[in-house]
Amino acid sequence: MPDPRLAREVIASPFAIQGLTVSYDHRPVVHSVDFVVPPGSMTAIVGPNGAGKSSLLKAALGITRRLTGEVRVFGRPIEQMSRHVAFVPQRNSVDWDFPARVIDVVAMGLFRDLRWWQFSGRDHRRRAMESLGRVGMEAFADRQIGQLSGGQQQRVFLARALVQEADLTILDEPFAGVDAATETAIVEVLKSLRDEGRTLLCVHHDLSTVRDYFDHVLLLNVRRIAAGPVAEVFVERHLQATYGGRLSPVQLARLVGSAAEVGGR
Ligand SMILES: Nc1ncnc2c1ncn2[C@@H]1O[C@H](COP(=O)(O)OP(=O)(O)OP(=O)(O)O)[C@@H](O)[C@H]1O
Repeated sequence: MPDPRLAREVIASPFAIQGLTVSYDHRPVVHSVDFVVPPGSMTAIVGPNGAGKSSLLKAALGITRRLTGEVRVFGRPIEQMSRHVAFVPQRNSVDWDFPARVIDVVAMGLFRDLRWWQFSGRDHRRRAMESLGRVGMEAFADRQIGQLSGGQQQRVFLARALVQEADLTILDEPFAGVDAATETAIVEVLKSLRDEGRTLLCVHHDLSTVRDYFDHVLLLNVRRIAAGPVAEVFVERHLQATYGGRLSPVQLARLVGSAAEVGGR
């Protein structure tokens, strides 16, 4: 049962952190961050290099234990909810020499489902092929994963997340190193998941696409600078605070256009 003391907003949220601090050698790289991801949103975590974005994700996913604070998935500790969470890692963090066929990599997503033993091998293959179809990669099902291009590998990892049918999918820089066509294809898949009511949380680097791709954003630079709807938060003063005043007036004009600054937190 969810803890009755938790705020309703946290219980309803697919992903909420409270007072999250991550430290290496007693140095906080994420400091006391509160953040609630709205259900059915496509939310970006944005900040400069070294801002703590990956550390926040690693702490949230239990990959590092150097944290204090709370991480909740629908109000419960994430360890109890891992079946509801899919993760697409950064492509360069994966050993692509690992000998595995594309179809097997995708089907591995099913083994996080506690009921995997109820499916036959044929069910696994059918579900994995459906997911590969959604990312346009069914023709590559029997290829070795290491023989694919970077963009194709990224699509396969997205298919592996899709097969889990998770309520929350967390992606670490899904557009890094992919071409424009692949980026568009991935965005379309992510938006279709959002339209099905699922929640997407992405570490994202390209400030120029935040407004087009995302509806909510966390601006992070060790501390939370601002979080909320993109239209409210992705504004000049918060961007300057996040990037330490390093964005030029021309860059800012391109990013926020003529949109009026309407506050944010
Ligand atoms: N294992 C580690 N040990 C010590 N320091 C670390 C470790 N991992 C990350 N750091 C430090 O923590 C800080 C935040 O790193 P992190 O990778 O979380 O930032 P990021 O926002 O994801 O950066 P980028 O945009 O460059 O990927 C950096 O100063 C980094 O050097």
